[in-house]
Amino acid sequence: MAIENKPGEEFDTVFSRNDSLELSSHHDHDPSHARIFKIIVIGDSNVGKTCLTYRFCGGTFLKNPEATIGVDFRERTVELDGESIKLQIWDTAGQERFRKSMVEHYYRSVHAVIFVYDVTSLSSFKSLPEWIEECSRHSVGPLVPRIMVGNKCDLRDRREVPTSAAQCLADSYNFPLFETSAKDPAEKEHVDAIFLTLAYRLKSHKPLRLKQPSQNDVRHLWNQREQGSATCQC
Ligand SMILES: Nc1nc2c(ncn2[C@@H]2O[C@H](COP(=O)(O)OP(=O)(O)OP(=O)(O)O)[C@@H](O)[C@H]2O)c(=O)[nH]1
Ligand SMILES: [Mg+2]
Repeated sequence: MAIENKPGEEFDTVFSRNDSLELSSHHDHDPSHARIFKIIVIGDSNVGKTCLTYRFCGGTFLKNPEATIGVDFRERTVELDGESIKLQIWDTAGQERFRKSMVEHYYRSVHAVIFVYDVTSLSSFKSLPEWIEECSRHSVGPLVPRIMVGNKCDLRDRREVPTSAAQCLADSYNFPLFETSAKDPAEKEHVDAIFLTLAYRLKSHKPLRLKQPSQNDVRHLWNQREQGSATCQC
């Protein structure tokens, strides 16, 4: 389900227009305690943003995706060093007409950015500097991790973007480069690695939502409150 989302509702819901995405239980480890990070996936239309995010969150290749309108949300909770981290992934629209009203929302409070191009489309690769520029224009700070991903590596005979050129561009921005395929099942773990690389980088960052306080924390806060009211002279 694609949406022109209602501000405020956006953080608690998983939407998917083309599919009936259900997150399998092994992806969820006590989500109530998970820190949440917002990751946006950006790039030209048709490069495979929806398929990549679906592969990571749903575990399979999404057949016959439709062009994303506005944004589709997906999420997956991962366990890193014993901590649950919820990755909230914004699968953005590549087509200008489907994204223009949403651009401000994409970049607001973003924790990490994935720039995707299609290795069989030189034009999608040449668009990357524009996407990177758009991101910077929206005040995304230099400390927000960014990754470049070349998708559709399974189409070996149709490759138009050599790895060397992609590596050169990635180096010029100091971004890590991944080449992968959302379609090839053998690449499933590699797709995971893209998102997990970001998750590890984000782990040391500020969370969007803090952990629920424990009973001890609550008792402590309550005692402080009681003491405060006992000494209050007003
Ligand atoms: N061969 C191959 N095809 C892919 C791969 N990933 C996506 N596709 C195909 O590429 C087309 C576009 O995929 P999407 O995921 O919808 O592309 P998108 O970037 O989300 O496009 P917008 O929503 O319009 O921005 C579809 O026909 C997919 O089946 C891949 O890794 N390999
Ligand atoms: Mg899409």
